[in-house]
Amino acid sequence: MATAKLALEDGTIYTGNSFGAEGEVDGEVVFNTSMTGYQEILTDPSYRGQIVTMTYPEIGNYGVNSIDIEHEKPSLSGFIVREVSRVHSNYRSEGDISSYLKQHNILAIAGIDTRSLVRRIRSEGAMRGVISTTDLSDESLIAKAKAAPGLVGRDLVREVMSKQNVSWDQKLDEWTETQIGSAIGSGSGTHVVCMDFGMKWNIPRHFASRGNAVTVVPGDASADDILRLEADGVFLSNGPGDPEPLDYAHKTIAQLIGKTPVFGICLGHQLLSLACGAKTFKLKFGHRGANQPVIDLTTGKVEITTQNHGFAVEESSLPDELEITHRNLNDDTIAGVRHRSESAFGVQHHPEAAAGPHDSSYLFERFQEAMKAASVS
Ligand SMILES: NC(=O)CC[C@H](N)C(=O)O
Repeated sequence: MATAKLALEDGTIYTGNSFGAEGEVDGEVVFNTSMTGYQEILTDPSYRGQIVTMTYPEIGNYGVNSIDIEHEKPSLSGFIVREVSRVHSNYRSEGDISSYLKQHNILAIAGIDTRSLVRRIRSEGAMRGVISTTDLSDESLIAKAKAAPGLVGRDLVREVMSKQNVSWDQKLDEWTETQIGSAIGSGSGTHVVCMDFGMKWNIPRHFASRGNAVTVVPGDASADDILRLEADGVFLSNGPGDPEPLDYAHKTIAQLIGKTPVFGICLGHQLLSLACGAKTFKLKFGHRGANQPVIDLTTGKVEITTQNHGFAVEESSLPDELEITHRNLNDDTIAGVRHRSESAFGVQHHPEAAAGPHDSSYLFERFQEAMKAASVS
């Protein structure tokens, strides 16, 4: 394997082996603590602009397949692991992770001390970095890391969202359907429009398995275009980067609230909050993993959740019309809000759980109930 280097903006260099594409890439270096689900992480469009480090020490053991993808291809900047499994073995496996990353031109580095890297990110915060197989000069790589654009103030959504309306009919895989049990088919006949800001595919799969008719529209669709579809509710998807510069989405969502039930996940929750006048801020190193505890304050129940976000809604900026419904129990940040007088709510975590526990899938039922309530009122 060729040598690859990772340089951070604080001047740290890690030397390892390349196991993906050759070349050079910059991005914000973050970490994910999930023990499984690397293919879902690789294909989650919310990682656009980021170099993702896995804390789990061996990655690739169950290979890759065409079922566990959350988008047609990976859109993250780079991937860092302690060790790539030399064998991949699973009845669903269709190939190995290294060939998959090469095929999609994603740089990846193995063989570095990921514990040291993660401790550095935890103490200093997420940092800009560069991975290279072509330039191995420490000085030059550190200068490139310092010059990298970072995430703040950039619109990365337009790089990953769909460009036209599509109707969606793919359902959850059979095993996941068994996990949501009686909810299968419960939304029959109800039409959901999903505003796509870089949506993970397991979200529309959840809607389709519940029997909803699903139309996916680009994240920059206007409120008029969306309302013309006469849906029973509008879903706001996850997506990459800083939610603050996406003013076209804030404006559209502000126009939708009160006219149709609205439900947002992750970036969608942040955009819903911004549309109501709240502010967002960048977390020190974000929440990325599959065991983040969240409390639903409306029921007192704790759910173990999948998360992937670097920004959050600023509590002191919350307007009166928004009420906090969920909190992250690790750091007490806002994990969910709802509108006090209109049918609109959002959560910071990922109830579609790809990959992760299914504790939060009740939120899809809450949205079904909100759409049914609106249709009879
Ligand atoms: N998964 C997401 O939707 C991420 C939201 C946003 N880009 C963040 O990092 O906070």
